[in-house]
Amino acid sequence: MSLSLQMLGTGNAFAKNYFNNNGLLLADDYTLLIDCGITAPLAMHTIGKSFRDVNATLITHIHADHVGGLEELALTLKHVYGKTMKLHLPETLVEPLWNNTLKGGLYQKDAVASLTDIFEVTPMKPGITYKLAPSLSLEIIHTPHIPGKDSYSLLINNEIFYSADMTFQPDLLISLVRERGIRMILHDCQLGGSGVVHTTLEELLSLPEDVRRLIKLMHYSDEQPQFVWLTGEMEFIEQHVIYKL
Ligand SMILES: O=c1ccn([C@@H]2O[C@@H]3COP(=O)(O)O[C@H]3[C@H]2O)c(=O)[nH]1
Ligand SMILES: [Zn+2]
Ligand SMILES: [Zn+2]
Repeated sequence: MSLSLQMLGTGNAFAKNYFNNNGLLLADDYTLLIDCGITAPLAMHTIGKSFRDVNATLITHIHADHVGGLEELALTLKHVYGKTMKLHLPETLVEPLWNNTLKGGLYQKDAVASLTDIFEVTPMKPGITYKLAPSLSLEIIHTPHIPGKDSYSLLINNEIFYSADMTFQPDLLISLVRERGIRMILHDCQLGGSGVVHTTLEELLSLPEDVRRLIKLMHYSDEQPQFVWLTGEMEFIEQHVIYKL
């Protein structure tokens, strides 16, 4: 069994030197796209891949750096290749993703009037393990981000935590490591300022050593090069590099 991660981008919502924090999870011959932001179509083109190479897409929450590329993805697949993308998403996001984000671009009278008319939708619930492929299972965990906006982190194969955008949740991270035996944490990281809607580097550095050493940093700003030596045991993951998980 082989599990790898290739980030299409590792930047935050406003980064210009990095694409949006979206990832390709490669489980043997199965590919899951985790989030599809504004820059995802260009990032796929840059690494020489097509959305046709993706078996399914999963959405963590509704911000443009995580869903802004879905209109192009759906229209290209449908009108150029005659295909439909499988879309896995938390059940609470199905209605707002259509009504608040995609309807404007994708609605077509008598043809496309809902998310299920243009995607093959699987609504997900927290606490349930979904088998997406022989070597890939996923659980979603509701994690705080913006008041009133649902956001969900991921537990991959019951051993890797992939954070959505989230505020600092030390108790969750510690219990994932010490009680659930998680062996890797991929975490969003705000490099400066206070963590109003994201987790800051300073907060992650305050975690105990046994948790810190499992953390890889993503969703960072263009200031990242100035912070390379300031992250302790935690390393930045880089976009487009394929990491064996
Ligand atoms: O109360 C708020 C709401 C939003 N924002 C910014 O908007 C961005 C939206 O995408 P993001 O979730 O990756 O990051 C968010 C932040 O950079 C913020 O700083 N404070
Ligand atoms: Zn984001
Ligand atoms: Zn966000």
